[in-house]
Amino acid sequence: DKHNSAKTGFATRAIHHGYDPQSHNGALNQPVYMSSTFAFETAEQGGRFFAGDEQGFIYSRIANPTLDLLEKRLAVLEGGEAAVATASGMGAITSVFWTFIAPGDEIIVDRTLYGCTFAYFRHGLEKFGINHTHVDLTDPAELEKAISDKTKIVYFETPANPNMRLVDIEAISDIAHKHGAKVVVDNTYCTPYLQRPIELGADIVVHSATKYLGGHGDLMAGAVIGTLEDMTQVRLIGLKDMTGAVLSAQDANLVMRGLKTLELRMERHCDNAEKIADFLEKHPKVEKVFYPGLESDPHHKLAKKQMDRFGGMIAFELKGGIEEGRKLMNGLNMITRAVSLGDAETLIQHPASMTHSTYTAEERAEYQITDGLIRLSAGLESIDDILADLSNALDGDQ
Ligand SMILES: CSC/C=C(/NCc1c(COP(=O)(O)O)cnc(C)c1O)C(=O)O
Repeated sequence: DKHNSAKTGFATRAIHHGYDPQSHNGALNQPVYMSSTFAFETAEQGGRFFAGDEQGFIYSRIANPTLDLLEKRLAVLEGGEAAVATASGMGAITSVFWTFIAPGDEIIVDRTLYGCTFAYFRHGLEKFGINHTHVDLTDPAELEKAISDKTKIVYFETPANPNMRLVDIEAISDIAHKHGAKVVVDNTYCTPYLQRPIELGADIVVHSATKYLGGHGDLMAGAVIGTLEDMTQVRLIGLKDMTGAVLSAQDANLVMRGLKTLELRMERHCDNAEKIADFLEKHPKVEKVFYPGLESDPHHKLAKKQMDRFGGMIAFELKGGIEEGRKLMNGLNMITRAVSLGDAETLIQHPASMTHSTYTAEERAEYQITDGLIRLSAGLESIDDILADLSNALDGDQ
């Protein structure tokens, strides 16, 4: 069932897991270790730490006590064995690929990806002789046709940024594992409060913690969650040597502050998004709304199966396309024209010219990112104010 071990007591673990104030002078909040390096008791101990014969902190590009606590919490919330915190979501994604991928390897990625993730595969990994194939992973039969024993990683976001397509994590994982491929899922849109890919068969989860996990638009961060074995490699190869994408102790502390209210915030993000999606679907100027919580959404059935609620992200198109879309965005007063998502503030943006402008027009057409698509991140404001702002921008005389 959906409310399994990694979900029950979610808020309690997000707040308390892995920390005892009595081990830190009674401090209720964990200390922030603003220290780049750590002193060894003896030269021999330093050697043992480096050799891995004894566990201990060496240098913050490898591990740090504040990040260690954040990583323990992220792992327990996602139902993984271990986690690695990074400086950004792209730091998390690239640390994974640079760890597990070599020239000649093949990877299969979904047709809709966040713009910079798309650019990393298309214009980054291609330069190093790593072939990636875009497959419509919303249809598991397509993966069955495309996968081979040379496929090392199958990668996707669900719901996909920005067009809200859903991928069946369990079905895709079953097929990928038959061919020995690792399944890597970007769980940024849902967070573990709404969806836990590892419990559905995925091997690795990545996050832009810049978004819902931090939740207040005041930091950049990323995270990788998986088995201890895989995460040790991501830490010692991908993070330490290949990317250096190290998260600061201060920002790790802010992510942990975000985690304390993650349950509360996701409930409100979902409450607001459901009402906004319903409002938009009923509005005469709206052509189409993409939100897995709508019965009319093609992915509604799968959403009910693998998501606990339907999230805070909405995509929609107006009749009259992007011209009307621009008028709507420019007619808003409180809702903010900005990229990123998962903030307390409701944000609105135009993927084709902003977050997904890394795609050419042909690629956007092929990968189902229409020019008229508008993306909205439902914030935590009073829903009446959000709906009034949208209604005025849609109907008011600008
Ligand atoms: C310049 S566009 C602003 C960023 C946006 N997205 C980020 C993102 C990342 C990368 O995460 P960072 O490296 O922390 O930004 C990874 N995975 C997903 C599903 C994401 O949405 C955005 O507005 O869609």
